[in-house]
Amino acid sequence: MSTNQSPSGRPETLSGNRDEQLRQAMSRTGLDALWVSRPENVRYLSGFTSGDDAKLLVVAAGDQTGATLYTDARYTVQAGEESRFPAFIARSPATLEHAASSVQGLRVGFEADHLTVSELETLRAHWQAGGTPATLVSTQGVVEGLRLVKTEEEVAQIRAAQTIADAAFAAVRPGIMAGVREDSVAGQLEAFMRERGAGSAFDITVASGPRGAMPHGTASARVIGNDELVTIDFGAKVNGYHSDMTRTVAVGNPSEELRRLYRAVLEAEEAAVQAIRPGAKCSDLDKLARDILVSHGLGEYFAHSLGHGVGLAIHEGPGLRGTSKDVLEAGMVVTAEPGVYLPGVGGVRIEDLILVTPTGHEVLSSSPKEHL
Ligand SMILES: CSCC[C@H](N)C(=O)N1CCC[C@H]1C(=O)O
Repeated sequence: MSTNQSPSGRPETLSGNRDEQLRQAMSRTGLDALWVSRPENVRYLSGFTSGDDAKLLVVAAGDQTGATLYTDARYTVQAGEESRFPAFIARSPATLEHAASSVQGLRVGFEADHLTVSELETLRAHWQAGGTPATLVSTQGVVEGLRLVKTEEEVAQIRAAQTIADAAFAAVRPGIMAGVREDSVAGQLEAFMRERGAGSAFDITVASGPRGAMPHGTASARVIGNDELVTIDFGAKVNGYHSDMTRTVAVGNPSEELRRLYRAVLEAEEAAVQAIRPGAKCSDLDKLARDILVSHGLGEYFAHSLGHGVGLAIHEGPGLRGTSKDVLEAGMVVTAEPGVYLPGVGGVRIEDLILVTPTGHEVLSSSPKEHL
């Protein structure tokens, strides 16, 4: 085990806007320290890009304030290059033994949604056994709350990802026709994005014909037929930041029933996008889109929420759903993606990626929508 020295020019201790916001969030939650185990949160706070194999201990009170990245020897060089904080290179339980001295007597938060029961038991065994035990506090959303509003740099990454996704769609759309396999379409989109330095944000949905009734219809070997709708949901990933967009396209001349579904979803989607602005309640936005689909007799087929925030995770806050308490703020990046799914018939989803601006919104996705 070893400790990386922080390269000169990079702060070893908590400083700067993001760190100050974290300090305030921890203080509001009554925490002296936070054990960060969600990969995206480790990355967000430290800059280390392999958060799956790392933890971060942030100490904001007591005489040892600062942060330490814990990762193993596979990442010694990478941690030195990427992390804003010094890295302690070891594996558990040596990492926990090292951290134990920093957390004595402190109230230490752990991320309840990103720690297994056995990991919690291990924390207890190492930090609560000695003479000055730490108090372990279950937390939710401490760092996620900071990630809701994006910085200009984060928006630039998401924008870059969406630009690549739009270019991919433009390149691949002419080849979406009867006789082509769904997984061929997905493969072409992915290859295009990789060629431009981006990853695929998630398993690409290409759902044709009756498979359109599956909201997460990952591309299959099915051959696209004539007079079908095809739903394509995909995104690019640039420096950890995602984009997300769905288009439903017509191959040949789909039936009037399918066209009616399409027009209803388009109406709901456009209305929701237009209503996106700072101060808008996410639950109201969901209701706006849902009410339109209800008015077309399609409410029961809208099987999910209107949308979600997008950033280092493909699904993050704010949640655009009926039960959400979230209110939009400038700097949030969200999706609006109503859809209807009729088993045995097919489905339609249309999704844009939207930046909330101080005066309203900017639609980041620019791929054209069909008018059926
Ligand atoms: C597995 S990532 C899915 C991305 C997609 N755009 C999306 O967020 N959804 C598709 C169906 C509804 C919504 C979801 O909640 O997953």
